[in-house]
Amino acid sequence: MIHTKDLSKVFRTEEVETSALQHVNLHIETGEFAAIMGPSGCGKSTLLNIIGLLDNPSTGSYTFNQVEISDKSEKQRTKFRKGNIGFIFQSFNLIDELNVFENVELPLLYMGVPSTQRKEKVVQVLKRMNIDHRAKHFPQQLSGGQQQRVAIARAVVSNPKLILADEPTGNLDSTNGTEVMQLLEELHKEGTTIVMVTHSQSDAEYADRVINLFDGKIVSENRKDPQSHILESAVL
Ligand SMILES: Nc1ncnc2c1ncn2[C@@H]1O[C@H](COP(=O)(O)OP(=O)(O)OP(=O)(O)O)[C@@H](O)[C@H]1O
Repeated sequence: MIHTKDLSKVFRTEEVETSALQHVNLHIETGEFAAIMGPSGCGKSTLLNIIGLLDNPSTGSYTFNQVEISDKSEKQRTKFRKGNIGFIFQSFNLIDELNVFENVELPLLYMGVPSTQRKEKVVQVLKRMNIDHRAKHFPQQLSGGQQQRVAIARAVVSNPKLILADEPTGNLDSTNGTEVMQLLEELHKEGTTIVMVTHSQSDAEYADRVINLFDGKIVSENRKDPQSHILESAVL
């Protein structure tokens, strides 16, 4: 599903040039659950943003389901994202002015789904995330755990093939964090591909693979043994 070749990203400001990613070769197959780990500033979010078509690489190639993305304009990337990719962020990123129902409905509105179908899908996904009793509430009236369940509902309402999660439990206590990870695990078992950035070792254990970044490069990888469910390491 995801293939990058020699992917690099340089951020340039007037005074400094930061090489955030250097020659990253990453392959993620459909249905995998991959975690990206590494110290602060090593390029995890930059990589996730490029995978999610929120940003372009400076050099190198990125193909998503065999389509070359690195040369696409912002408008083309936005179009490509719709229905293909759902995002979950540490800070939930819900729209404060919209209630729960409206927040979750938004991706379907962008996709031009008719109103009756929209309602059906939103009601269904809110039930699944166990937040349907708060459909008329606004984000500020919800707890952190509830807000993240709404954000997950918004990410999955259009049945995307890929879910990208940037530290999804970073702002949650352990009970709510575990609940969020169990929801991601369920989605993975149903066949959704998941790529998650995390600092948490226990969250990473939900993944089939842990990709370790350091200074913008993939330095090692751990894969879960399907029998023992223990992560085995491989230095690249
Ligand atoms: N828009 C930008 N402009 C300039 N430099 C940037 C920009 N975004 C990221 N960087 C730099 O690129 C490097 C990688 O940043 P990135 O946010 O990807 O790291 P990270 O591994 O996700 O860090 P953290 O774990 O702290 O979130 C950092 O040195 C950062 O300062």
